[in-house]
Amino acid sequence: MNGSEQRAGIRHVPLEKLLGGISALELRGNRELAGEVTCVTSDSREVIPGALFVAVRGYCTDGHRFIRSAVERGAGSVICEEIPSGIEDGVLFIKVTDARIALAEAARLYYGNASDQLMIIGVTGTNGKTTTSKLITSMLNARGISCGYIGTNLCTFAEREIPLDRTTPEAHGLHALFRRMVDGGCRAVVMEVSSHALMLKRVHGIRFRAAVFTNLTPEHLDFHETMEAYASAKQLLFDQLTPDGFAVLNRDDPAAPFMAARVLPEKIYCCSLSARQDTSLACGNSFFAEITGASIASSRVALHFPETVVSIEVRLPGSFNVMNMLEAASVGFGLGLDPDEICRALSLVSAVEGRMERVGESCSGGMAFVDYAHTPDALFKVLSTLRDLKDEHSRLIVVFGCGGNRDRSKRPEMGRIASELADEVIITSDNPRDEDPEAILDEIEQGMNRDGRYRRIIDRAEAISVAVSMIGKGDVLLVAGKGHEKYQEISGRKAFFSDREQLLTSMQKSCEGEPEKECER
Ligand SMILES: CC(=O)N[C@H]1[C@@H](OP(=O)(O)OP(=O)(O)OC[C@H]2O[C@@H](n3ccc(=O)[nH]c3=O)[C@H](O)[C@@H]2O)O[C@H](CO)[C@@H](O)[C@@H]1O[C@H](C)C(=O)N[C@@H](C)C(=O)N[C@H](CCC(=O)O)C(=O)O
Ligand SMILES: Nc1ncnc2c1ncn2[C@@H]1O[C@H](COP(=O)(O)OP(=O)(O)OP(=O)(O)O)[C@@H](O)[C@H]1O
Ligand SMILES: N[C@H](CCC[C@H](N)C(=O)O)C(=O)O
Ligand SMILES: [Mg+2]
Repeated sequence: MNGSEQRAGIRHVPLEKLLGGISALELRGNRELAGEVTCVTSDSREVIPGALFVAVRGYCTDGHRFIRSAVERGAGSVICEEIPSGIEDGVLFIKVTDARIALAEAARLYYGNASDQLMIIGVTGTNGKTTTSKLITSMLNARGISCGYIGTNLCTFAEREIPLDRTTPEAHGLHALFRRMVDGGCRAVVMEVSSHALMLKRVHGIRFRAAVFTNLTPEHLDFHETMEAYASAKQLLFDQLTPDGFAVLNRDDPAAPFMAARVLPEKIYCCSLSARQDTSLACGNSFFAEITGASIASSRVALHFPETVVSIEVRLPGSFNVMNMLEAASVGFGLGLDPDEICRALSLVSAVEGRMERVGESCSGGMAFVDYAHTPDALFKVLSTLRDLKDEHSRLIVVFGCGGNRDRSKRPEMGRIASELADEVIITSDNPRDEDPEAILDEIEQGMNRDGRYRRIIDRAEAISVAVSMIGKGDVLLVAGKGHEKYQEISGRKAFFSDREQLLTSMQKSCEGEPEKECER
């Protein structure tokens, strides 16, 4: 949430009230003058008169450098780890050991402990957070529990949609959203909790009624450096359960026992796609999904709850989506919902934007999907699913790239996976951000089979258009990596771009412009 959104409903909270919850080492300045707080933020650009500015030492810069500017903009109080010299009277400085923790504590109090009035469900894992979170949100809303959602670039509640910059916002943005949700009548919220958020204490102090672990595979190693550190970040979520809280784990993932290490066995709900009972993990409750049929549109599944089995059609393709659904069902069970009701609600969900989303009709009789696979594991899962479920004699075509300013180790891996699983590969730009797009493609190419069939087309729109022209009868085209995104970021500038729209335009052109026979193979 940005400054102007915060201003839309300015709250005035006595500073004294916030001071009660912050572990201060030292206070310097005039406590009376600081008066009422009008906003809590760690970004000097969001400061309004009366704000409490929290100076955070970051990875790119140090928030202490912006204290003067925050004060010039009217900040009445400043939380910092080091009190600067030479800044005028009238400001109260609050020295703390950890400014990120203080930010979370101050924000929680400023927004009137809204987080305590919500049942909060957190979902972490490398892939599947958005899908699983949206399934849980839909299930709870369908059961009459007004439930908000906070996740990849979007917050929704009570018919409202608020765009977000991050998957998990900074603490002050998060608590502001909780307040709005409570005021809007929400009783629950499902939120994606990224490993960055856990490391950077964005969710410090929040208590989760349920915490879900989807899976762990290489990602964000530019930030965490090792898989051990990445896993440890995710594990932190499971220390933040409410006394009646429970953990839902993908038992088929080798990291599940690590996530469960500090959770009491009776609070562990294990989900598996296999009937085999693995004894390496003590589970309070076990859930098993038996896939009885699968097509490119859906899977037929028998969901085994602790005492009942319910048959359900999962209208999202791929066994990984069956696991997402099973985890959502386990959350519902833990919250006391009836298995039949859970399955009825979940079977109504037929699409999650940008996730295995089928787009338009190809005039040649093939089909196209947009998917947000931007990690090696996601690309592997999606391509394997489409490969297994497509017509045996047809081809699988993939268009993808890798984001700039992100984990570079993903690039050759994704190149290898695409060239092993797809019949035709076009590598192109994702969001190059500040990197040279050609250099990103060079790194993807390093993992690819050079004898295989692939093209390199730097312009994503052109890559999609060429891919569409390659679709023949029964062929399947996957455009991967950007899913729901409505922009492409090149050289630090974001311009409108939608894989879905680009596909529709290319398909329409290819159908209109080409003589019938050229659409046939
Ligand atoms: C690694 C990471 O997540 N960094 C985020 C983090 O940076 P940081 O704490 O190191 O802060 P910094 O940029 O060094 O700045 C230090 C402090 O100075 C402040 N500042 C800075 C400039 C200024 O003019 N005034 C000012 O007060 C900043 O607000 C900050 O408090 O806090 C910044 C302020 O909120 C974010 O912009 C920044 O996100 C970067 C840009 C980012 O891209 N993050 C991504 C990777 C991210 O968070 N992704 C996760 C996971 C996605 C997923 O897998 O789903 C997410 O949750 O979205
Ligand atoms: N359970 C899963 N296991 C592996 N891959 C998955 C799973 N669920 C979804 N995917 C793949 O990962 C992609 C991203 O899915 P989703 O957006 O649900 O994950 P996410 O964890 O929210 O991602 P992000 O970290 O970007 O927020 C999907 O488009 C699909 O390709
Ligand atoms: N949550 C991921 C999203 C990546 C999406 C992909 N399109 C890219 O830009 O790399 C990240 O911020 O790393
Ligand atoms: Mg997400």
